[in-house]
Parts: sequence; structure tokens; C-alpha cells
Amino acid sequence: MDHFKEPYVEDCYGRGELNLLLEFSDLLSSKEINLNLVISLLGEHLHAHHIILAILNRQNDNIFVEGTYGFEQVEQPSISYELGEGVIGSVVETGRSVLIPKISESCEFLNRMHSPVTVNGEDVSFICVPIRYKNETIGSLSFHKVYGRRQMFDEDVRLLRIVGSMIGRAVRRRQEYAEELEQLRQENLKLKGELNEQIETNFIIGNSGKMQDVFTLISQVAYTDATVLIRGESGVGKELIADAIHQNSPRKEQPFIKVNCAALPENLIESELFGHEKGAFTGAVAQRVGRFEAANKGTIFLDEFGEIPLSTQVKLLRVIQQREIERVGGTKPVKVDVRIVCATNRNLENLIVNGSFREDLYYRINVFPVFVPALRERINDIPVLANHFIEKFNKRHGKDIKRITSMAIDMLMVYHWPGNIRELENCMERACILCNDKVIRAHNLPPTLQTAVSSRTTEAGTLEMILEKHEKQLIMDALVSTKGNMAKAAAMLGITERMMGIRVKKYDIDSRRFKKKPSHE
Ligand SMILES: Nc1ncnc2c1ncn2[C@@H]1O[C@H](COP(=O)(O)OP(=O)(O)OP(=O)(O)O)[C@@H](O)[C@H]1O
Repeated sequence: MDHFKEPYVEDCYGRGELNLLLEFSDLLSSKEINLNLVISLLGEHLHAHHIILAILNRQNDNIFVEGTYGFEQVEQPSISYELGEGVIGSVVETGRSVLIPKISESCEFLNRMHSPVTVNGEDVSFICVPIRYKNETIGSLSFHKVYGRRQMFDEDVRLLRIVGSMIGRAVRRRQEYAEELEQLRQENLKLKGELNEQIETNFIIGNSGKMQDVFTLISQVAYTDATVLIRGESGVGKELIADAIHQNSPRKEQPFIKVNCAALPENLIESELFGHEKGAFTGAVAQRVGRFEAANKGTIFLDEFGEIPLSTQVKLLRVIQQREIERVGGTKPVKVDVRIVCATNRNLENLIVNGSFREDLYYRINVFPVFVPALRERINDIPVLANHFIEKFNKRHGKDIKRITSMAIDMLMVYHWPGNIRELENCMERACILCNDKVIRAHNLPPTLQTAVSSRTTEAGTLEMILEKHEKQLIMDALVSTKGNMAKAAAMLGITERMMGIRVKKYDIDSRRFKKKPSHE
């Protein structure tokens, strides 16, 4: 392997080269840099057999083949070199060009790209020059060619160096952009985590014995590093419990990263959880840190855990057992120090029986289960929850509601709450919006709670009065669910907009107050 000196060429470039450089400059300054096009043009101009562009990944010191010319496969599989490995690795490490006059006779030449060593019986040479940017080597540009004259060779190398430096500038700009994006993503995740930490823990409301039992469990497990599995129906407050565990743990100053496993498409879940290396799959233009790494030293909350696909379950098992992850497309395991909290409303035991949940994973996560009771099993919590939500929505909607009548509380307490606290919260928000004075009354509650049986009352008044009351209620319900949109509300009720207008006027309803105001909490 020869390291050679910078060739000295005194000739000026011809019009062909200048046009080519102009074209490169345009291609490399555009927003979407098309490196393959640049390399193809260069290859054609140089009459090279092959060209390889390799770029150093600053995060893991791997050198990835970013673009090729002259190879048969349109898309080369992701090929990489370590620093110092083979000719390409050595050029990037030393920053010095290398010439191999006959690759057939070279033992340093790894030929990972399987290029022919002779063409028509003539020996192929390999030239690799570093791509430099501000005294740093950030990659290499190499080509294979059969050479006759030395002079031609010098000119080619000179052109290669100029193009290399143009590519270097463009690639560094792209790297810096990708790194900045990643940094913003990390900050965003961290801020979201901090925001969640601030709001949730103070607001777990519940005086019932069943909730007191849950609080005891939280206080026992929070300070340990044990994996917690929170179970319970949808809307019972599992996420609040996970927050509380993190907040009361020694990790509370570190990130709390939430992942809704059901919301991630199956083909993206692994890269979201474990991250990916650059070039791991189409679209992976930069290395990306996954949620596990983002949660390092803190807690990861895997919500809707029962929805994780079986293929990902195997990998999670390894993370839980060995506390190390492997990025998609990566080769080295990365250690992570993460406390895992999972939540599910699914019956995991049934999922095991029907084959959609791994039994070994179940035993790994079922270390400390916490069952959160359904709201119908703790109806004594309803008055205190209702008051908590009145305070919350007073702030959100700029209201000054002081209390809720005992008849309205009775109605809340006899209802069966299939949607649990989330449903109660929505019901109280609606009541707060509809309430015109400082007291929430039974008629402010939604029709689902309004049956004589559920409210333990029968309606008083003439038929006309009762019908009017119901009509007004239905109109207001429609306005609440369409956020004050009269046309949509009319369509929902199957009446014309004109009829809607007449009734809104008759009942003195101000549709503007149903338009959702931003929350200031
Ligand atoms: N004990 C509680 N005190 C105050 N608010 C609560 C309580 N429990 C739940 N909430 C509120 O009810 C809503 C639903 O709670 P959360 O999202 O934690 O339920 P979940 O069990 O995680 O639901 P899912 O299974 O659908 O994800 C949230 O707005 C939460 O703030």
C-alpha cells in the first residue's frame, strides 16, 4: 500500500471539468443532497469502473458506504468499516491518500464490494483519497480504474480531491443538521417528561380503602428498582400511578419516558424503543437514539404493554434480563440503566393462552403487580373526584363553580362508569361548561345519567316543559360535542341549520361558549 504525495498538476482544467464542478456545486448545495448522482457523474467523467463514497459516523466511529457507482446492485446492502480497517478505514484514520497499483496483488484491499480485480485482462488500480473538512477527515472517496499513463492518473486524483472537499462540506452540513434535529428530539422528550412529572403526582385523588391500598403499594415499591406491572381497566388512572412511582423514586430527577406501545406501528416499534443506526433501513438517514436510551438513569413507562408484537417481545425480554439494547442495524450492545414500569388493561394470562403474549416475558414483568380498581368498585371516591374536577375545569374554562348538588352527586354515584375516571372527568367538564351559575345540578349531567332510575327522581312539570327541557339539553349536548359548530350540531340532530338557529335563540343558548378554550393549567 503506497501513501503518495499530492500530485502537482499545472494544467488548468478544461471547460468539461469546470462545467462538471459547477454541476456538483449546484447538486451539493440543494436541500436534498443526491450523493449517488454526484458520484455517477464523476464516475462517467473519469471513466472509472467503480467509485465508492464512504462517510464516517461521528457517533460510533463506523465508516458507512454512502454512495457507489458502477456496481451491479442498484442498492448496495449497508456496508461499513471500522476506523483503520482495510484501505478505506486506514485512509479515514490517517487522512492520507492511498494508491494500490494492482489490487489483485494487495493483501490490505478487503474488496467488501466485490469489484473485479482485472478488466479485460488488465490490472485494476485502486485510489482512495480522504474527504476533509476543516482539518478533519470525515470520509473517503475511492475509485477503481485501469491506468495507462501516469499523467491521467494525477489529473484524476486532483479532481477527486476537489470533489471530495465539496462533498465534505455538504456532508458535514447534513450531519450537523441531523445531529441538531436529534438533539432537539432529545430535549423535547426530556421536557415532555418533566412536564408530566410536574402535573400528575399531586392529583391522584382517592380516599377509598381500595385506593389507600394502591398508595401503600406505590410507597413500598417506588424507591426500589423493581419492574412494576400496573393493571386495570381503561381510564382508571394507570398512567398517574406510573408517574407517582417515578416521582417517589430516587430516579425522579432523571427522565421519565412514556411510550404508548399501541400507538406505534409494528414496523417502527423496535426503532422507536431501541433506536437505529444510520443506514439500518430505507429512511434511516441518521443514527437515532431510542426511548430506552433516552430513559437512561430514569424510568421508562411502557403503556398498553399487552399490544407489543411478539417479535418485539423477544427483544424486550433481553433488555429486561441483561439491561442492554441493540440498536436496529447495530452490532454492539449498549448498556442501559432503566427502571421499567408497564401498564395494560388486557388480560395477559388469556393472551398467553391464545399465543399472543410470551409467558417468559410475563414472568419477567410481573415482579410487582399493582391492580387499580375500577371506579364502580370505589364509588366513595366520586364526591372528592367530582370536586377535584370542578377545580380543574374552573381554571381551564375560566368558571367560578362553587359546588355540586347532592342530587347530582347521587346521580354520579349510581351510574356504573364503564369508562372509569376518564368518563367521569369528561362528564364533569361538560357539566362545568353547561353550568350557568355557581352550582352544578342534576340537569347539567349528560343524558346517560339522566334516567329516572339513575337519578332516583321523576321529572316534575307539564309534558311541554319536560320536552322543552330535554330538547334544550340535546341541543347543548350537540353543541358541546361539535365544539359550538352550529352546522355540525344541526346535522347531528337531523334538523336544518335554520331550525337549529330558532331553537338556540328560543332557549337563549350562546353557542360561542362551547368553543374550546386553550387550557392554562
Ligand atoms: N385518582 C385520580 N385522580 C385524579 N384524576 C385521575 C385519577 N385517575 C385517573 N385520573 C384522570 O383520568 C384520566 C385517565 O387516566 P389515565 O390515562 O391515567 O388512565 P389509564 O388507566 O392509564 O387509561 P388507559 O388504560 O386508557 O391508558 C386522566 O386524565 C387522569 O388524569
